[in-house]
Amino acid sequence: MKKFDLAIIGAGPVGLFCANFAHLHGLNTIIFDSLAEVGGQPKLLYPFKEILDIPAYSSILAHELITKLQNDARQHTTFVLNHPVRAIEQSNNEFVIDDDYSVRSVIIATGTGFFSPKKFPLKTNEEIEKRIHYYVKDPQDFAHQKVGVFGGGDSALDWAIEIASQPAAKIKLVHRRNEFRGLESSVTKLKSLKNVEIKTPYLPKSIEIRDNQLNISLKKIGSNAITDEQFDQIIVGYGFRANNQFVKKWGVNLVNNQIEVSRSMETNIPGIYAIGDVTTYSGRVPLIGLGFGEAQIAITTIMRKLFPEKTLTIHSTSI
Ligand SMILES: Cc1cc2nc3c(=O)[nH]c(=O)nc-3n(C[C@H](O)[C@H](O)[C@H](O)COP(=O)(O)OP(=O)(O)OC[C@H]3O[C@@H](n4cnc5c(N)ncnc54)[C@H](O)[C@@H]3O)c2cc1C
Repeated sequence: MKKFDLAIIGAGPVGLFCANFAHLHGLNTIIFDSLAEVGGQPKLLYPFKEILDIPAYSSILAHELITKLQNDARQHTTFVLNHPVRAIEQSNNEFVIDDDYSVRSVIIATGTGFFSPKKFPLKTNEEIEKRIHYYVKDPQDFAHQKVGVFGGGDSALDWAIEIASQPAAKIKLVHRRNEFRGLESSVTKLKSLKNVEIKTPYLPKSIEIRDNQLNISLKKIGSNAITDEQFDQIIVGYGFRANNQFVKKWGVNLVNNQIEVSRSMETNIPGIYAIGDVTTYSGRVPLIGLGFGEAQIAITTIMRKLFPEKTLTIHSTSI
């Protein structure tokens, strides 16, 4: 059994900052995320948007904020990714997570739940799957490629814009309606780019590998016309499902699927805390900066409980 002072469940912006603050106070911390990528909503849903309300940054791109938080945290925190936490069992004064990790305190930072992408709705195989992406880790990976972007929301539009700025990239944006759900300014920008073609209203009907390319048959909605398009890779921006089912099993009190917390961010189970978008209390707003403050309250409370004999240093300038 691996032992830690603290487990943080969820490596979104709030969980990542919490790991850094826990380290400042000397807590040996492990952090879990259900995805292979850290960063939660900013990384998955709006990586290329500017955030204007993070304290001390007049503007920062969402993916840059996550990189900064992650770079700080990975120097001292144990990361377990691709691991949706399923079970938290209480055992004496400790908690056992998924039978493998024994921790003294738990902080739940699972946001709106663990994300899984809505899949491309066609029969595929392993070779095809390697060329289908559900989020963009690094736009440079798509330089010199013919890329299909499927979807009509903000993520699909943002990804198309970012990839279009890569050298020799050619984009086809395929959506089943003529109208897009994302920002009109993004649609206008895409229409102005020479290496972007917008194909609406089309639905993908079949996919196969032909001549080392993805060959996708597209059906024009409202007609029987089928056209074949060839891509090196495709990005599917059909959105994400957020699943909060495990939180319900952990025994914490919920109000409308969110965790009820005290002013010290503790749940009804002593030793289990919750911070960020997964929590609810009167007046709460879903903002990253607020989640950072909640992390500071939770860690300070944990330090006082785990080490009552220590004089707690509140300010980092004095640590
Ligand atoms: C389009 C959009 C724009 C926004 N713009 C702003 C803005 O400008 N400023 C601002 O402050 N806020 C903004 N927000 C809100 C902000 O993104 C959220 O408040 C913030 O992401 C909450 O952070 P979090 O860490 O609590 O949760 P999340 O970001 O939701 O991260 C939770 C993490 O927990 C993981 N997880 C969930 N369940 C499990 C499990 N069982 N086991 C392991 N891991 C799990 C998930 O995979 C995820 O990585 C915006 C949100 C959206 C959707």
